[in-house]
Amino acid sequence: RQTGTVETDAEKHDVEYLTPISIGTPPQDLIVDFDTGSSDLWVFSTEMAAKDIKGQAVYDPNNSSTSEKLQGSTWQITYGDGSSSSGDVYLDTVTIGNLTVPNQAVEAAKKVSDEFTDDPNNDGLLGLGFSSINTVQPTPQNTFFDNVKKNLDTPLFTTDLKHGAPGSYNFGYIDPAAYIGNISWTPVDNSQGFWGFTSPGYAVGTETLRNHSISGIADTGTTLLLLPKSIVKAYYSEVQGAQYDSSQGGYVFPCSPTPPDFVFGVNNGIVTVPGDMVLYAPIDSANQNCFGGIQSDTGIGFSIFGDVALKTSFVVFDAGGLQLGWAAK
Ligand SMILES: CSC[C@H](NC(=O)[C@H](Cc1ccccc1)NC(=O)N1CCOCC1)C(=O)N[C@@H](CC1CCCCC1)[C@@H](O)C(=O)OC(C)C
Repeated sequence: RQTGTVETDAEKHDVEYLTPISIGTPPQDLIVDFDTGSSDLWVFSTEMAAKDIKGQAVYDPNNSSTSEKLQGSTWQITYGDGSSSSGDVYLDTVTIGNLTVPNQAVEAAKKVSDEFTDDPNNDGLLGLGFSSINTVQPTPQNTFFDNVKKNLDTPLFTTDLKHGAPGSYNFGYIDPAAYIGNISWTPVDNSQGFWGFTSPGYAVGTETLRNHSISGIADTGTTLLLLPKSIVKAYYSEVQGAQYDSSQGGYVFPCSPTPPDFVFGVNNGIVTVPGDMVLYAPIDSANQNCFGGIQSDTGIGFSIFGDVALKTSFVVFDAGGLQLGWAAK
């Protein structure tokens, strides 16, 4: 049985976390976004029009002696932010850290939306959601994690995303040195293919936890912490000068003083998002006003505990026990 670890790098303002993978023989190195909010492993490829590639590394199945076209299979995906991509499918060897899956479905892009073309550092996505929402037709394919988990000491992976510093994804083990205190466990609802859970409540600053169920997903592919409008309004009502700025598409507020912490419950534990993490990014060159790291989940249908929430914690995505574990670090 095996375990594995791979380092992930935060981009500016931690807008996304990018992680190296290798595909094919000889290995082709790409850097992709590990996304627990989706379940397709797709990459920029030599099958795309040259105009749609601006700096990204591409997968060339013809340059891999182990690639095998999955005849008749196609994929098409649209993400929450409206970005999209599509193409066809190869089986090939995929290696992450020291873990290798010989016949992983690698979805080669033929088309990508402008958001991907305009993101030069991101060569694709590696879905870590449940395989039930993989978009390959006619036969949905397994994620890397689903394929590798039988070889792991235990069928789980952990995230240790950091603010402006390299973090890590570990597979098959919980590193006791990576967190402090106890891990708070909560059951996962994977009926929609996501790592869904329900938080029992929240608090602003040092107040006591308010009972208010928040149903959402743990999503490494979403930058911010997206919560119900009522909670977002309650939070920003305690931030001096905060206001909803429609031109920015969210709440903005003066970058100082530091806003209050945001706390959410996980079973009988709590997770604290420090106020300085809610200061997501300045919106002006004078760094006077900042865009909030907590915004509304209106229109999505559930809340999203994205990178702003995840980077405060060490999180265990346990497929064996179908549970999420959150710990301070
Ligand atoms: C309401 S959900 C929005 C979410 N997207 C995001 O959170 C994007 C991620 C991104 C980063 C860098 C460059 C391009 C895009 N960030 C974003 O919308 N930001 C606007 C606000 O300021 C912070 C950055 C999203 O669509 N997440 C995708 C993965 C994502 C990865 C990066 C490329 C685009 C797709 C996925 O997790 C998803 O669809 O989740 C579903 C369940 C909502």
